[in-house]
Amino acid sequence: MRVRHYVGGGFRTDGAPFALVDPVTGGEVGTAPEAPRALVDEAVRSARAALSGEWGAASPEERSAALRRIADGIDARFEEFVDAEVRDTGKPRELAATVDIPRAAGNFRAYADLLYGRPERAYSTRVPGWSGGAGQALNYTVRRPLGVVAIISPWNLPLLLLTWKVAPALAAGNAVVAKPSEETPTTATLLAEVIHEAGLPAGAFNLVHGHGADAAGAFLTGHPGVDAIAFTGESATGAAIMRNAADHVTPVSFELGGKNPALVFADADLEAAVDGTVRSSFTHSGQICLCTERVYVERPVFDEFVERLGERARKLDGYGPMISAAHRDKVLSYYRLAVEEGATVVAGGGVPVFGDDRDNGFHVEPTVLTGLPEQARTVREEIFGPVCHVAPFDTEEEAVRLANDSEYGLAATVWTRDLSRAHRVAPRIESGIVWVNCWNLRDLRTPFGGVKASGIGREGGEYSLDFFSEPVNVCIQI
Ligand SMILES: NC(=O)c1ccc[n+]([C@@H]2O[C@H](COP(=O)([O-])OP(=O)(O)OC[C@H]3O[C@@H](n4cnc5c(N)ncnc54)[C@H](O)[C@@H]3O)[C@@H](O)[C@H]2O)c1
Ligand SMILES: O=C/C=C/C=C(\O)C(=O)O
Repeated sequence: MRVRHYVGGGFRTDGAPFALVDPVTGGEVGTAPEAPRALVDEAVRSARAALSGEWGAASPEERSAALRRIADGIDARFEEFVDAEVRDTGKPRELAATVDIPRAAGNFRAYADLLYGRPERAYSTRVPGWSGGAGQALNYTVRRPLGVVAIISPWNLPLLLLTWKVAPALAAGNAVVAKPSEETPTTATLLAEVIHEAGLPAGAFNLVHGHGADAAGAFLTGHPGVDAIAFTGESATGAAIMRNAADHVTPVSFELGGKNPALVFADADLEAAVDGTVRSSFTHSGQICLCTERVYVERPVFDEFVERLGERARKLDGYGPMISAAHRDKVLSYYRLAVEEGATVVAGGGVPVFGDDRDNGFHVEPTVLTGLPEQARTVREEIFGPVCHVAPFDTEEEAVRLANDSEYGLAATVWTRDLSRAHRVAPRIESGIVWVNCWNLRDLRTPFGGVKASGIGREGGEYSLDFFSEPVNVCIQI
């Protein structure tokens, strides 16, 4: 599988190759080309040209049909996409086959459908005091695409998160220049092949590979020809992108980092809360932005919850590695820091020994910690690995205060059988998403995104279509 750029309808390999590493074994599995500035500039110009050509003239029906062809193309090459995603990320095959790749096709179908259900508003206007009925008018709103949209995506759910932005951007009639993570470029290349085969006009979708700072990512987000930026990644990266785009006042949509809390009340179904927290803390080895890293448990059930969660963490197997040696080292540095800060390690805290080639990979043990103060760095900073810290609380007020005591606010889970409590507590949690007695149960029409350092704006349904288009109000005097 050759990783290639896709610019102006053609596949390219401009730029120096950089190595791709299999996170499971640590072995080199290929290379990808590092897009030079000139290629990023060519991609932006190709996108601009597409807007004044066939793609800019396409009707919503034609755009919707194109999105459906892309979804069908992903389905047709399903196994190839799964193989590529597993090779790039090291995630369990079952996860790529049931989440990442089906959701990618689903993202395109969701926005193909949403294009039709999109009402536009009109107002019959009568402004008093205008002579001879001159104050009578019809006001209606239409939406125009933003233009050339830069999309920058992360390595944890590479195809899911890339297509979660590409689908609505194309649905709204924009032309796209996408830059996937340098860690996981392969499924993005396959997507470009599918889009090419689906017959989208040249320049409607462009793909450039490479690194972020001082490289393809920065060339793109600082480009004067870019009309909007949709980014998913670390909060610090979001700040760097904002600085880089500030001179052009480029609108941004940011899905950033998190330090997500779980609240477990004493009346909860404890087994369900343990099961749910095993999923929410250890799925994809904690490398999902929605993962739980802080767990607060009402004191009467605290000891039992900690014992059960620790036992489940110790028994976990078949989990994948961290995406890279650098990320593995970052997570292990937090395991050491936790002990230095006084944590009790209930489970994990180190590196597993498999006795096979995985020992050359980037695995870390699923880890459960307790005993730290709320001000500990381990409790405040995003780790983005298979680790959570569990602490007790005594009252509902205290639980909400603990959950909200973070610079982040992306997602939270609440475990309780008391529905009145669920409806009281959930809206008070400072995050964009609150799951009650479940985790990561997704309806693509709902608003998705974070508050505070976790993001700017929302994705999903109308929210994405609103970001990727400009409303124009037309007032016709009658
Ligand atoms: N909120 C969400 O929906 C969500 C989803 C997934 C991941 N994340 C967050 O993403 C992070 C993990 O992903 P990551 O390590 O790929 O994030 P990252 O910020 O390191 O990189 C994300 C993307 O940005 C690019 N990039 C990096 N520096 C850049 C710069 N200066 N200018 C332009 N582009 C730049 C990278 O090449 C990559 O494509 C975690 O913090 C996680 O919480 C958030
Ligand atoms: O790692 C973050 C996961 C984000 C998931 C979504 O954006 C989604 O489910 O739409």
